[in-house]
Amino acid sequence: MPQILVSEVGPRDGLQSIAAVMPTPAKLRWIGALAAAGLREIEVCSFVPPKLLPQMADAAEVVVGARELPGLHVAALAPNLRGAQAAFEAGAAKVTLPVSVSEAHSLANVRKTHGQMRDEVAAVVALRDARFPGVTLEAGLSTAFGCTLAGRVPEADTLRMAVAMAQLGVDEVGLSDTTGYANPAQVRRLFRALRAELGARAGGAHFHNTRGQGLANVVAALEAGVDTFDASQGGLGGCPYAPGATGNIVTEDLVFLLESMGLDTGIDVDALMAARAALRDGLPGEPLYGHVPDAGLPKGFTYAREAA
Ligand SMILES: CC(=O)SCCNC(=O)CCNC(=O)[C@H](O)C(C)(C)COP(=O)(O)OP(=O)(O)OC[C@H]1O[C@@H](n2cnc3c(N)ncnc32)[C@H](O)[C@@H]1OP(=O)(O)O
Ligand SMILES: CC(=O)CC(=O)O
Repeated sequence: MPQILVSEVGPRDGLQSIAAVMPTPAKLRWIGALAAAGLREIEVCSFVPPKLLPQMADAAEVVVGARELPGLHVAALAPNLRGAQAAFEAGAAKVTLPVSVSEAHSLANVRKTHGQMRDEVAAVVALRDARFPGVTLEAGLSTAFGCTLAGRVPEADTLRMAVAMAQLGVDEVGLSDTTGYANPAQVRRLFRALRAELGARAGGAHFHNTRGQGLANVVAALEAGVDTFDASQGGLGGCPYAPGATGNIVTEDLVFLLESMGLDTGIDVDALMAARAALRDGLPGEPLYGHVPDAGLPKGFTYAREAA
């Protein structure tokens, strides 16, 4: 039975996009409930200056707490060498480096040109290789499908950046639709090209649902062979440095889509609702999105693992 990895990014992408600060114990309760629902990988935080994103000031504590959850692959985002070192030292199993294909977004997001960001990635790879060899490094290519600052992003630019990152020694290169510009035809084409160029180093898909194309883009990525998808509980999310960025595809809806298509996620939707309650308790008043949470599972729904 085909298996798909749903990688939950709500505690990072979701919380970075809102002003309220979720207290550390509430974050850990939510992350625990997500893991109990079957999420095997969770991006629990980012290692960024607390002055910029106060929501992430407790990043190290959150990684340490999440590592207590048996079997969970604890992931974190780091925008630079300093952040990556802190993530490695806290014990993250995977670190994602946000590398923008659009240089305008790179300057807005990490305050670096492409050349400076390449140097930063090289330094992170060198540190990982020297002192933290077990950690997986992903370059997540932001604005891979288009950018609200630069407009159209040529597909050749995305592929060139992907190859450059693989050559620098990251383990995976994923493609992110930061501001909801992607369409299914483009997604199918770009992921096929990425997989042809990078083979096993071609990573997963990270879609925002800004223009309602998120789940259609998932189906197109599946057709291109992608088996790892980021998603955010309640559809929270959005880059604070990309104008017009809004939430990620909703974890609850993604799991329903995949399971209905006979693809095993290992995730239980009822248990996801308990995690949603933990999120709501930690962030009272924050609107949460999702069709499946509103409508419920259809009568007679079966998980791929039960149908097999
Ligand atoms: C598409 C997405 O959703 S990506 C995720 C969302 N975006 C982000 O999280 C933004 C990430 N960007 C950033 O954090 C910043 O732009 C940086 C850190 C990468 C670069 O900013 P710069 O101002 O150029 O950093 P610089 O190296 O000059 O350091 C500025 C200050 O931050 C501190 N700092 C730098 N990096 C870090 C870090 N990773 N963690 C904590 N503090 C840090 C420095 O020590 C310095 O502190 P000081 O003012 O007290 O001396
Ligand atoms: C790091 C991310 O959150 C990816 C993106 O949306 O560009």
